[in-house]
Amino acid sequence: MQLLDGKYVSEKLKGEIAEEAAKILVRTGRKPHLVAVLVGHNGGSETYVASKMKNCEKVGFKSTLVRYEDTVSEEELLAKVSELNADADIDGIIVQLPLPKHIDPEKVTERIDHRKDVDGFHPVNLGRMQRNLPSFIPATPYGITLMLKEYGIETAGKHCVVVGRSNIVGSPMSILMARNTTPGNCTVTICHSRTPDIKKFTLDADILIVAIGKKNFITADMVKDGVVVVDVGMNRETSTVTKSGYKLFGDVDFEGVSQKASWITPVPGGVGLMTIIGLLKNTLASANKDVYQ
Ligand SMILES: Nc1nc(=O)c2c([nH]1)NC[C@@H]1CN(c3ccc(C(=O)N[C@@H](CCC(=O)O)C(=O)O)cc3)C=[N+]21
Repeated sequence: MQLLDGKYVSEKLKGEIAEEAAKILVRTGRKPHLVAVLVGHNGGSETYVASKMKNCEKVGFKSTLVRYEDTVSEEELLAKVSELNADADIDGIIVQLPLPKHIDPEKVTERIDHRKDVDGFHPVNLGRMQRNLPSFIPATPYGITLMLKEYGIETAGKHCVVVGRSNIVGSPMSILMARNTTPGNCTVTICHSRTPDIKKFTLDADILIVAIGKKNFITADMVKDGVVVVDVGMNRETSTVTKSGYKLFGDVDFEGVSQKASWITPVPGGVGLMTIIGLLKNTLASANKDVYQ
């Protein structure tokens, strides 16, 4: 088994991103600028946003955090997004999900100008991605493709099984793996909560991408020898041992599955770190006007 090492790849790509950001600063006199909007207090979201902000600073981007209490109205939040859309000094906008129940995430996602939608969640970006046109690619799937590319993982002609059909991971990931791109050109199967016998499909996977949100969902008996495993799971359990007060688990039983896999991502230290890279690359592309205009 060889590790798909998110720490190694993300540090390397951050170096490249920092060089590009420095060029933009010389050419335009300004840094790429990401604005993150965070609503409410949710331990997970707060740490992830903090990590995004910290990494922006590391690569020479400007970052701004806009915070609201979870009592903020949908109207006020939408008005803020419109204001950020109109601000010429802002290249990228993300509104951290999940949002409180009284706010419709679809409305917020569609309000973000698709030219600043560095999460790649806007229908315009999803549609353009599916048609292989320039677009912002959702950060986690984008990060996974960068990781596969970095390690030279062959994908053309392979059977890729995606477990999970969420808007932010499973669904866009399946599109990317089926596209005529590198990585891509896979035969893709999507499994989800209504798939009767998931094992039947996972056993045939050459590449297995798991984003279902259940600890130890994939066990060694469900995969074949030589499989490439990408674990998108982020399952938190409180822990008294770690200094953060929690421990992170993926969706894959790493101990067992790594015995059979040719390549596998660890959690933490895998896909999560690559998600940040996807976001930084999209923000850079926006500042560079690589995707739109
Ligand atoms: N609009 C929006 N965009 C997102 O991109 C978005 C979101 N909402 N909501 C929540 C998810 C989750 N997410 C992660 C980001 C970084 C790590 C990350 O850095 N993980 C590290 C450290 C994890 C830790 O120790 O807690 C790792 O896996 O090694 C994980 C998960 C972005 N998300």
